[in-house]
Amino acid sequence: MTSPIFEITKAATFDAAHYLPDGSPERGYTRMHGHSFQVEASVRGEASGPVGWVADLADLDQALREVAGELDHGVLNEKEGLASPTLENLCRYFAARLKPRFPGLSRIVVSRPSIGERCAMEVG
Ligand SMILES: Nc1nc2c(c(=O)[nH]1)N=C([C@H](O)[C@H](O)COP(=O)(O)OP(=O)(O)OP(=O)(O)O)CN2
Ligand SMILES: [Zn+2]
Repeated sequence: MTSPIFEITKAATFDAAHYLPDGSPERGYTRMHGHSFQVEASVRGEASGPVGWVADLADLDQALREVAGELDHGVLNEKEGLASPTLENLCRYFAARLKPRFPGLSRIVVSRPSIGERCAMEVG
């Protein structure tokens, strides 16, 4: 039997302000405002090594918290690559920072649970 492929996921949260400079002024997108965010990072692979895991979730947790911590209680627009801080671009931001550390990174999900919004990005 071929070795099964697993997908492990870790979540973190952060709160930040943003505005969408090219968004709809009528909908308030161009005004500075804030959200609470959740980010989930998933890593796919075989369970291997003496312990039998894809990767240590503690390592994924530490890396995810580091990146989320850079954004927490800040203005997203000030970060490189987030001049237009949509959920989509936040997914790209996390993927770019985590892929070098976790080659098996398979998915990033960034959501705003309080308003029922979620964006998933499949990482190649
Ligand atoms: N595809 C996307 N569409 C929108 C995004 C996005 O990231 N990707 N982002 C926004 C704005 O950030 C907007 O502030 C999102 O919040 P919204 O849906 O407007 O809800 P509110 O925070 O304003 O809360 P309400 O109670 O609904 O007013 C828009 N679109
Ligand atoms: Zn917003």
